[in-house]
Amino acid sequence: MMDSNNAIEVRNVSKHFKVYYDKGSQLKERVLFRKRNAYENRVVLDNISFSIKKGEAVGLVGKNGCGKSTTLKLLTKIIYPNSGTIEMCGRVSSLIELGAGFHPDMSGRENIYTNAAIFGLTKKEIDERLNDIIAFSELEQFIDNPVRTYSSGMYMRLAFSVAINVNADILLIDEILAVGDANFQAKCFNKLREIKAEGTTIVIVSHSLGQIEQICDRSIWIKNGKIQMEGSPKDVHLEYLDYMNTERMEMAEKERARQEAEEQANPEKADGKEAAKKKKRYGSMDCMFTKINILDADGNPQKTFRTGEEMVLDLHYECKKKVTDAVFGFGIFRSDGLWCYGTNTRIDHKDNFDIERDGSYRVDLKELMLIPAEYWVDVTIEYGEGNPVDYYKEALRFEVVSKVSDVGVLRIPHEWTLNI
Ligand SMILES: Nc1ncnc2c1ncn2[C@@H]1O[C@H](COP(=O)(O)OP(=O)(O)OP(=O)(O)O)[C@@H](O)[C@H]1O
Repeated sequence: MMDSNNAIEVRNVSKHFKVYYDKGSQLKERVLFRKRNAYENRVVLDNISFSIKKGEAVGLVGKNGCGKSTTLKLLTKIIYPNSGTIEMCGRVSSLIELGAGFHPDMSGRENIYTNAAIFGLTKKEIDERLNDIIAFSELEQFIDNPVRTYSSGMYMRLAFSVAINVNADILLIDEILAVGDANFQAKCFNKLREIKAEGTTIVIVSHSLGQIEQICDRSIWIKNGKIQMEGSPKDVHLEYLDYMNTERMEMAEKERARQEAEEQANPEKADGKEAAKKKKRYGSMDCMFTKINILDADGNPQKTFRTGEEMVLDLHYECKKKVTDAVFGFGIFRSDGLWCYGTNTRIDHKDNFDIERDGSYRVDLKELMLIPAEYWVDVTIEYGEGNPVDYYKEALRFEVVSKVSDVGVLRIPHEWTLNI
């Protein structure tokens, strides 16, 4: 039994698709490469459950291919789950596949009739709304032309106008607001707010988190076929962005490692790049960095930090020739080149020292108060008054993420006192 406050109840729904490998087009290929007839059973939704209250607006977020559109298609009953149940209460209108119900040879006007009829409107009801639909679409001049002559933006206008004028109780929208020009987008946006205020339940799939934040009461983040998190859009989106940032960093790291391996395997090809790299590293090289790392507070290599977390630079070097009056240093630069911080052992009044053998130094940044961005670290060994021994520019990279959306360079600890 459905809870009478709910418009949608999704219980233990799983959906998988058979994905066939390339079968080959010729009989010979099919016989020779039998294995190609094999398929993979791709689990897209893995036993998910959620409910949406009447009048609630919910956004579905997640990375490409995570199953957002599949969820909407299940709600529209274009496809069915392999297991689990979906219950909906009320008339459903959807904007899922742009103008999926349109016939290309029929005029805009004729398509309004057939499309609205699919949504369950009678001819009389459509007659009453026709003018509103046409007016909203701003397609008066073209309404009697076949829709195959429409641009994709015009198609979208017509589809949107029909979908929002059928008095649905539940409106399902897939990434539709991304289409159309800025003015029409703004108009659709306002219309959605109006529809929401009238009590329509709305489910939106969008990569535009800002749009979801403006319209929705709740976001559901789908990851690896499961609901990873649901809650207020801002909270969910910060966690989601955090995860996407970390994943992006890891992928960039992997790519760098792959490039390095390729350069080692093809030294000639790497020569040009090596020359470019050398420019980033200069000095007498009497003493050289060998192993350099960024660690977290537990001593594990880490590339992503939250504002205020502890970050450790762990720098090892080998000594080829004695360096007298040595100075160790580091600088932190934002990826757009802004110098955020720099210091060295001299500025910090450490006693003078010489380097005579291999060694290491660590810099423990107890509270990294940088605000979210990508950063580079220069690490340096110098002697005397700034003579480079191994000046290693952009030697390390890290990213800062945060749940707070303050702006600038640093988070300056502060407190508010309001006397109001
Ligand atoms: N009919 C189908 N047959 C086989 N696989 C499918 C089918 N429909 C979807 N899939 C697969 O299911 C997964 C989820 O697709 P879906 O379109 O729901 O993702 P999405 O979250 O909407 O992604 P995007 O953000 O890119 O729009 C994808 O891996 C897709 O390839």
